[in-house]
Amino acid sequence: MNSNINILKTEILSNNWYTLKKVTYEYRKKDGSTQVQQREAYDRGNGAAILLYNLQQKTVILTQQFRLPTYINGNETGMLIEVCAGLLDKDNPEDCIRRETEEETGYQVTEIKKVYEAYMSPGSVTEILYLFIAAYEPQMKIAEGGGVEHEQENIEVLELPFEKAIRMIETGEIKDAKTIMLLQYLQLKNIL
Ligand SMILES: Nc1nc2c(ncn2[C@@H]2O[C@H](COP(=O)(O)OP(=O)(O)O[C@H]3O[C@H](CO)[C@@H](O)[C@H](O)[C@@H]3O)[C@@H](O)[C@H]2O)c(=O)[nH]1
Ligand SMILES: [Mg+2]
Repeated sequence: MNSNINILKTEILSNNWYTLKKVTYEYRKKDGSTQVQQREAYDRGNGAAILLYNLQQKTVILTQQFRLPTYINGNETGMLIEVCAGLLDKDNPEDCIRRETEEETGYQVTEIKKVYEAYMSPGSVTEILYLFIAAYEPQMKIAEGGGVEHEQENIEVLELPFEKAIRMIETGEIKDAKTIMLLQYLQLKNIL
């Protein structure tokens, strides 16, 4: 709770796939005076993401898929390279990311480690993202991956040398924030 904020009204502007809210609230400034503010917030729940890495091969598993919002904002093909990720639904973050890892990459990982929690776009999107890493071995691949058919997911699984993935951040071939954060985490902690 924040005693300087008093929510006055919450309107639903759109409630189609996810929810867009308009919130009116009183904001008490440092000098004690108050002002009424309005802000919109897009609520699509929370999410989890994971970077799979292999210590012997020095490789990582990434995914590639069409992302409409990037397509309408300057990404010519709309294709985006990302770590495996998904929305939480009713799961806790760890169960969610295990399920997503299997669905999207086909790997069944054993130990996973949570490294960060991050608001990815705090001025407009409510989502908090739980970020994980996990070691993978070739024998952990139990399915094709690619995502869930009825959700119309068409996900390509990429296995890349870690050094190449790091270079792809520099060249702009990797432009997704959660992916950059997790690749740099491995680098920062000298894991690969
Ligand atoms: N029909 C329809 N389907 C949608 C819509 N929006 C999303 N979907 C579908 O809902 C599913 C969500 O898939 P997940 O794997 O659970 O989520 P994600 O989109 O990969 O989300 C991950 O990445 C996001 C972008 O970085 C993150 O914001 C999110 O937290 C998560 O990490 C996908 O099949 C997607 O196509 C929509 O407006 N209409
Ligand atoms: Mg996903």
